[in-house]
Amino acid sequence: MVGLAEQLDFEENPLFEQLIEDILRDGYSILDNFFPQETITGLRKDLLDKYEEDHFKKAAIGNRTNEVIKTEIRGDFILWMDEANLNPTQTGFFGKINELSAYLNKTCFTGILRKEFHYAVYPARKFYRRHLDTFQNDDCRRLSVVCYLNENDWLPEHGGELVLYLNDENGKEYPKAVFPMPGRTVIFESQKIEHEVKPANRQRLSITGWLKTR
Ligand SMILES: O=C(O)CCC(=O)C(=O)O
Ligand SMILES: [Fe+2]
Repeated sequence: MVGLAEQLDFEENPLFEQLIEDILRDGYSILDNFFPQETITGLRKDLLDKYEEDHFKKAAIGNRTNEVIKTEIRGDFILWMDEANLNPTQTGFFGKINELSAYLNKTCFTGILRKEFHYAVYPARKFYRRHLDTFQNDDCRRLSVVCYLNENDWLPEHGGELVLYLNDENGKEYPKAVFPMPGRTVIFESQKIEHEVKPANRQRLSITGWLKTR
């Protein structure tokens, strides 16, 4: 008798299975070793080089075709990644993201066809007020992915936590703080989980993106 898993043409990936189980149960997953250490170090260096060279711009509210800058809502600087033009570290990052998307499509019929990612730098004391990652003219975002690229001496007392607003079994809202520890990856349902970024007392680095339908 051949099991169902063997009939499907894929190998079970324990890390992806963990992520799927978390998201189905809680709407989010926190993974501390999703990407290899050298990917994190390489991305951090690439981000800092580009930030130094002045390639970043002030992040806006809305999507790329409908932008307004409101620093009282968000104060970060971003640089969109160009998937047609990747260095080896970025290729490693997107390789894993593509592998995850294919796995989700195969096992959960998520229909992920597109993605968009940007680097983000929050200077000390900047924040992003509570929001949902969807826009009036773009409801295609399914999963939000945030991977922290902070320096290795980052401590929880430096702040900069991501706060996810969740509901308990009685429907009562409670905040869940996720500290931006280097290499930590948070994945959550873009259309369901409101969240905010609290100010840190030092520069906060990340790569953030969305897995999208259509
Ligand atoms: O950096 C984070 O922790 C979350 C960023 C975020 O919410 C966003 O860019 O939409
Ligand atoms: Fe967000």
